[in-house]
Order: sequence, then structure tokens, then C-alpha cells
Amino acid sequence: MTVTREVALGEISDILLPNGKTLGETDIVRAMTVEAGTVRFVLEVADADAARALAPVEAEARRRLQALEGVETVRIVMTAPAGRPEPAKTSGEGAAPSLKVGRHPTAQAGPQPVPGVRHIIAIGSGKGGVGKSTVTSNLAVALAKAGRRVGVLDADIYGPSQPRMLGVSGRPASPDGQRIEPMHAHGVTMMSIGLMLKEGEAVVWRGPMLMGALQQLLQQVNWGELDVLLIDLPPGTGDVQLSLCQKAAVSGALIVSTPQDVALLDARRAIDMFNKLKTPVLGLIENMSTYVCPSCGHEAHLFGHGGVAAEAQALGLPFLGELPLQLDVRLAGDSGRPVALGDGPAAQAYARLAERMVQGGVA
Ligand SMILES: Nc1ncnc2c1ncn2[C@@H]1O[C@H](COP(=O)(O)OP(=O)(O)OP(=O)(O)O)[C@@H](O)[C@H]1O
Repeated sequence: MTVTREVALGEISDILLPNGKTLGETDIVRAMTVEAGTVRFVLEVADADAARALAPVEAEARRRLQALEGVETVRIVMTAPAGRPEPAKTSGEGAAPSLKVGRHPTAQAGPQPVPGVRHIIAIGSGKGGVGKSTVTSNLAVALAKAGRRVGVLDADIYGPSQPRMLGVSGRPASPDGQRIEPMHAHGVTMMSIGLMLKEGEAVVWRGPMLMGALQQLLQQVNWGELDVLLIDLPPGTGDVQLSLCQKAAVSGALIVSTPQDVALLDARRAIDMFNKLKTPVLGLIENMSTYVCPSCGHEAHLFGHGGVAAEAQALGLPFLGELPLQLDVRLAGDSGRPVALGDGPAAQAYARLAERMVQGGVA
């Protein structure tokens, strides 16, 4: 028997949830696809606690689907939507927030949605220089080309590179002195901590000041209605990652790595951190995968090849795709016009990645 989407849905529909209803009676199974022996779907849950409570349901669904003849792999991703828009505060409601970035955070109860933003996705890496910012800007452009309303928040406090990569400069305006107007480039709404700092200013914030700055960028910027907000994190597993997952209702994280063992080792640490923070890891991306010589067309694997896919398989996480190492990618990034704006092989790889995210219901 060929396993179809209907067969797979039928197989798991009578699994009981903690609330006494069955999976079939609730509307939390999203974006199911059955393709070449792989069943993929998203379990949309309210928050991290609900995700924890559904762990046995996920395990049972995986067990049943894996037992079906012809099914080799089952990929289930749990996501928590970032919530629906709340009306923005107008002047007169409470104290006017200061526009000086880097203040102490205001008290808040748990992770907050960003008004108007459906999904918040953190883009992380264990190691610096693996192309996390390049992936963020190109993925944003590819998602915008696919018709999604996309934002980029450059939270790489120690080396903000989105202004350069997206070709944005100048200081963001605040007509009412309370809310910050984001910048726009290539169909993407963007804001970077780099735009709020004076040129050449060194950033020495730690802990609480970082939290305050992040909170401001999330809550004080007029993001408008967005399908997805991509957050370019600093590399590693530090205060910004911690603050972000504690302060914002992050739907999930994407991990960028090169195929080298040393980068993978760091990527594993980043995954471990997101697991501890109860932020679902939506998948792994291999950057700087294949190098095609622009002169002779020879294909080489400068940093190895396939390591990230193997790691994803070992960890039971989705492998979202590989992105070529290409001179054009760097030149385009340096010129402020991401390569995804074009239609060459790198742009096509980004379009596939964007498509997978849309199909997976996370963008
Ligand atoms: N696939 C690629 N092909 C060619 N060059 C690339 C590719 N990906 C990234 N680069 C280049 O590598 C350099 C580092 O990339 P990027 O700044 O995106 O990395 P990062 O992981 O965000 O680094 P950081 O740790 O500094 O935040 C940049 O000059 C970028 O243009």
C-alpha cells in the first residue's frame, strides 16, 4: 500500500491528547507532506509548556508512522505561533519609552509575542563566520520573493552586519518620539542594533542591558504585520540567545553550520542550548557546501560535504538544505544586494529553502 497524506493522517488521528481529545479532533497537525518515504508535519502548540505536554503524543505519532510500510523517516516539528497582533500603545498610555538603546529591561511575565508578527525565527550558529548573517539576509529576500511579509532583526550586538548586507544606512526615525520606524530594503522590513549606535561605538553591554536593548528592538519598533521575523543572532550560546528565548515567543530556531567537524561540534552546542531553552530547533542548514569554480566549472568540497545532513539525521532534526560556496554570494552581501535577488544557483537554493519553510508552516 502506498502511504498517502490521508493514510498518514488517518493513522495518527485517534491518538489521545492530554486534554482528552484526539489528534483528529483538534487542529494542530499542520503542513503534512508524504514524499519519497518521508512523512513531515508541524504540531502547532500554544507554548513551550504545551510542547512538553505533547511529547508523548509526538512519540506515539512517530512510532505509528514509522511502522507503516514504505515510511523510512518521520520528521515532526513542534512550533508555537508568536500570537496575534495587539494594538500598539498610543501616546498618553503609560510613560513614553526612552529611545536610548541599552536601558534596563522592564519586567514582563515570560516570553511575549511581538504585536503583528506571526512567527519569530532565530537564526543561530555555534561558531562565528559560518554565514549566519548571509543566510538570514538571503532567506529574508527569498521569502519576500515568495510573497511572505518578512522582517529581519539584526541582534548580532557585537558585529551587526545586516545594514551592509541589505544595503541600509542612516538612523531610523521616530516621528512620535515613542516608536521606532524600521527600515525597508528589497521587500524586507529591517532593524539593526547597528543603526542605533554611533559609528565606531564599541558595545560593552552585558546581561541586563542587552536584555533591555533586545526588548526595545522587539517591542518598540513598528514592525507592522509580518508573517515571519528572522532574528540574526550573534554566534555562540551567550546572553543574547538566552534573553531572546526568555523575552520573546520564539517559534523556533534554524542552525547554520559549515560541514567541518569543528563547526558541527559548535553547532551541536547551539542545538543543545535551544533544547534547554525549550525553543524547537526547526532544522539545520549547510552553508559553504559545494564550491563550483567560476572558470572551469570544477566542483570541490572545501570544507567537506554532507556533514550537516548526517548530523541532522543523527539528531533526528530536519535537514533544510545546502547552500553553495560562491564568490557571488560574498560580493552580493558586501554590495547590499543579496544574491537571492537574482536567479542563479545560489538564489535557487535560497528559493528552495524559503519554499520548505512556507510548506512547513513556519513562514
Ligand atoms: N555561501 C557563501 N559563499 C561565499 N561567501 C560566503 C558564503 N556565506 C558567507 N560568506 C561570506 O563569509 C563571510 C562571513 O559570513 P557571515 O558574516 O554571514 O557569517 P556569520 O556567521 O554571520 O559571522 P559572524 O560570526 O561574524 O556573525 C562574509 O564575508 C560572507 O560574505
